[in-house]
Amino acid sequence: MFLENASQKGWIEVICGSMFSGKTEELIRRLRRAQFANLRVEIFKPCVDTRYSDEEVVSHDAHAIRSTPVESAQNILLLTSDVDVVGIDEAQFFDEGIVDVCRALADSGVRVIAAGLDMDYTGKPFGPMPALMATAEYVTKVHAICVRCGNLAHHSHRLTADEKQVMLGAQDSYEPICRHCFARLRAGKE
Ligand SMILES: Nc1ncnc2c1ncn2[C@@H]1O[C@H](COP(=O)(O)OP(=O)(O)O)[C@@H](O)[C@H]1O
Ligand SMILES: Cc1cn([C@H]2C[C@H](O)[C@@H](COP(=O)(O)O)O2)c(=O)[nH]c1=O
Ligand SMILES: [Zn+2]
Repeated sequence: MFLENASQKGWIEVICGSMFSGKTEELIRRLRRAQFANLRVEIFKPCVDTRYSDEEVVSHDAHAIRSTPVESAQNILLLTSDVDVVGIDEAQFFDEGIVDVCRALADSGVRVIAAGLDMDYTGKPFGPMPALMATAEYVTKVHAICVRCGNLAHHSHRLTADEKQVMLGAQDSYEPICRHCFARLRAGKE
């Protein structure tokens, strides 16, 4: 529960989890509530994320909200001179500078809501997400449903042989799976 209009302003919220866990839906839900409260809201995503749209943040369930694609974290500071709330999607793709940018915004009274993958397909922490989570006041971890067994999923299993950390995709190339299915795959049992 977050107050849309708290008296002491400025903090960081992080929404993390695997793919298909509802990070973008939750981000959009919080940002829409801020818009209903007539707050000035700006939304950013890294310009590498062209998966569903260039200019919008879009969930796997086709919920969408207008956004500004930016090259680097520093661009966010240049575009947020007069805002109350900043939303950031796909935060894992930003450089480490995103942590200082979020901190500077929150220190200056802005509510920052950042959503991103906490782990890559190998199970390693993804980009600036660990530092962002450590810096945030509020961290929400959301879960998908394991497509193999129905448990709660917190891994994003890659279905292709590509070994680069960054590879855009959706159901075509990733599936959400639970700890136990992930371990079985790692052990080569499936
Ligand atoms: N295995 C799954 N578990 C949960 N949701 C799923 C699954 N596969 C598809 N979805 C869909 O993904 C939606 C969440 O999408 P989204 O918010 O974009 O997630 P994220 O940003 O975490 O990848 C769900 O509401 C649901 O419609
Ligand atoms: C696990 C993993 C994912 N990606 C990419 C795939 C998608 O384009 C995004 C995640 O989007 P979502 O909103 O969380 O569904 O990240 C990647 O590049 N590398 C990975 O290891
Ligand atoms: Zn499972």
